[in-house]
Amino acid sequence: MATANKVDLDGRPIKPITICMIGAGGFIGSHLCEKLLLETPHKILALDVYNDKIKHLLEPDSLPWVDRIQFHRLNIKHDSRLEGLIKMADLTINLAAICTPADYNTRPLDTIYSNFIDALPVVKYCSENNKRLIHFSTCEVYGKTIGSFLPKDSPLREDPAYYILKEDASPCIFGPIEKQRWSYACAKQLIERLIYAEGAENGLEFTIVRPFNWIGPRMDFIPGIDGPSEGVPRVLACFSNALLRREPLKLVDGGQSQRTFVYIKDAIEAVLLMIENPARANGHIFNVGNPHNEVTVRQLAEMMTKVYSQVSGEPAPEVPTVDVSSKEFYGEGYDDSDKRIPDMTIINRQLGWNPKTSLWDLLESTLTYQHRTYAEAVKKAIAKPTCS
Ligand SMILES: NC(=O)c1ccc[n+]([C@@H]2O[C@H](COP(=O)([O-])OP(=O)(O)OC[C@H]3O[C@@H](n4cnc5c(N)ncnc54)[C@H](O)[C@@H]3O)[C@@H](O)[C@H]2O)c1
Ligand SMILES: O=c1ccn([C@@H]2O[C@H](COP(=O)(O)OP(=O)(O)O[C@H]3OC[C@@H](O)[C@H](O)[C@H]3O)[C@@H](O)[C@H]2O)c(=O)[nH]1
Repeated sequence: MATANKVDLDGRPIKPITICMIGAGGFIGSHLCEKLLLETPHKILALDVYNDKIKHLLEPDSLPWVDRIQFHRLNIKHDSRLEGLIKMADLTINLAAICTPADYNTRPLDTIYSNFIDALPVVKYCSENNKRLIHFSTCEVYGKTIGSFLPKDSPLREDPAYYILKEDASPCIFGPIEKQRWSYACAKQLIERLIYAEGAENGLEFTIVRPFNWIGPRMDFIPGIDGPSEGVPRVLACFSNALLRREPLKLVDGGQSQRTFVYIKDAIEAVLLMIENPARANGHIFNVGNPHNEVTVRQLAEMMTKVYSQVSGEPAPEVPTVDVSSKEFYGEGYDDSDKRIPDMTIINRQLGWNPKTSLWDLLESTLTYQHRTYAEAVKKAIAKPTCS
């Protein structure tokens, strides 16, 4: 429930505001809506093409927050209601994007349009109407680390200066144009630059968020259950799908890439601090991740296999993983970020935020959710005879 007399980080009372949340029906949006409705007095204009992940917040009409959330089914590519909704709100949060790597090299045009062109009117309407904007970018804007270009045995690879990713210092290093994987990162980088320029030239009040692999319940879909059978979601859902079906987890190019994973509920705390502390968040770009939760993709597969076995009570499969080439898995033009450790100096200094949840604990709660939500449906789908 909304807490009365809540104050911001500087001791000032927090006034209830109206938030226009674009992409509210997605993974991050659904958690942000939940947090805002359960713990704050703010109102939400929730915009998306889909609302399955927030249905529990919209129905029935008897829910205590019924007058604090309004869902508008619309596609921001072509809907004249967008400007009016931004004008009705104090703050716009833009989460809408194509953001699954399987699309970047196979649907590069849709990826570029979604992450750059479709975001342009949102930035323009915020700037013209003096509305604050929190825009979701990505850790992918850093691309590859400087260290990845050093010889394999170089001692400099151990030096954090060559791999820690800092908002105000690290370069953005992408591969060649034919590696279309980078279409997403490049589009996100250009929209960041445009927002920054709107701030510098026209006084737009903005905050840019760079999520570092946020994971948790409701992320993406399980192919053939609540998404297309041939669809390729992000790694958490790919590995969950394999575990549910008792199939080997596929390791792309040996699973050597490294990632840091942060629990969605920790990350949402950071977003709430940005919403409620505009004076500390405006004009900043924030890394939001957990530098302590680093693993290779292979280690992630091993850990998820152990945790899932514990959660489901089923023994781990005899062949837990299988190697697959990136060309086979993603197709032509795939490339990868080698390592992603966020520097936390700016978010610590401005908002005092730190992630709390270990990788094991976040996998335990997430895989408990996956098992509860999908195990029966997957069993039924496997048992169904396939048409010849
Ligand atoms: N989850 C992460 O770890 C992560 C990492 C880096 C960046 N991000 C960024 O955060 C944002 C949200 O990510 P997510 O993980 O919640 O993804 P998601 O795909 O679950 O959510 C995106 C939502 O936007 C909606 N959307 C897309 N295009 C739209 C349009 N034209 N009109 C209306 N709605 C539209 C989709 O229907 C979807 O519900 C994205 O911008 C993504 O690039 C996420
Ligand atoms: O089944 C799989 C799926 C993925 N992988 C690997 O696992 C790693 C992580 O893959 P994800 O699908 O989660 O996506 P990435 O971490 O590469 O990018 C993501 O991070 C930042 C966000 O902007 C996006 O949500 C997405 O681009 C990659 O190295 C990928 O090749 C596998 O080895 N097997």
